[in-house]
Amino acid sequence: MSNSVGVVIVAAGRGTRMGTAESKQFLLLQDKPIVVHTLEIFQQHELISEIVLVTGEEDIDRCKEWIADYKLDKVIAVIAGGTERQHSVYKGLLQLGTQWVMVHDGVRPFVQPEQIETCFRRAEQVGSSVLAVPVKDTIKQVDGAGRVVSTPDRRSLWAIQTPQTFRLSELKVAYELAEREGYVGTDDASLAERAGISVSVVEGSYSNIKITTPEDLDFAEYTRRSRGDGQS
Ligand SMILES: Nc1ccn([C@@H]2O[C@H](COP(=O)(O)OP(=O)(O)OP(=O)(O)O)[C@@H](O)[C@H]2O)c(=O)n1
Ligand SMILES: C[C@](O)(CO)[C@H](O)COP(=O)(O)O
Repeated sequence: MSNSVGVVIVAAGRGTRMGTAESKQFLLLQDKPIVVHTLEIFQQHELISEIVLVTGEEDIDRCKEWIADYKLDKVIAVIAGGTERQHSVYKGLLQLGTQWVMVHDGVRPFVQPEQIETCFRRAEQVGSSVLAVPVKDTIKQVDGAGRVVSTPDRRSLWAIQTPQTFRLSELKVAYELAEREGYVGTDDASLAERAGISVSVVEGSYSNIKITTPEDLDFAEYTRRSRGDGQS
């Protein structure tokens, strides 16, 4: 238990922005489902002791088959998710018995082992951390009529990724607070922030994309091939 690290991989989304008949987390990247690529990265990481996979109820059986086929023996549970990402994460948290938790999107198959390590080490020092990259574009806040409201200073803007690392007990409290207050956030850190937890960013890489829209698949194929690890 001491400093043990569990991972919740969320893969229960519908992938509406991708628009494919098959959910994007199960699309093949070099003959292997995207979510399996993601699981393998954590399976092979020495810091990680337990993995929970959260997926669609109807996808549990095939996920269990892949877990057996690809020998992903750190996966302790495959469970059904909820309506929003947040609900899926919370269900996953309830399965873990570790001191720390990293929450990661099943559709981010390019996170690097060193980034997982750095993210965890920072959390160990300061309590919680998220991978992120400085934004490259100028960001504008725009109102419902399409008018620019403001241009925030780019130097303070980061695009937030996963994994996001927390003490498991603290993240559960943050999730329970959000549930009581009816707050739905798009990442785990936003719930932690509301619960008064200070979150640090750790600079990751622009290649740790979340596969979201069709053009991301081209980038994913290219990245997978150029890393020369297509055979694994
Ligand atoms: N109810 C949900 C919604 C999302 N996710 C997961 O959260 C991650 C990030 O979400 P996103 O990219 O938004 O995935 P989808 O919700 O599937 O996509 P979309 O919003 O386009 O429908 C994905 O791995 C997705 O499977 C989940 O486990 N449960
Ligand atoms: C958690 C996340 O991947 C951080 O960038 C992102 O917020 C998920 O958002 P989505 O709306 O579910 O894509």
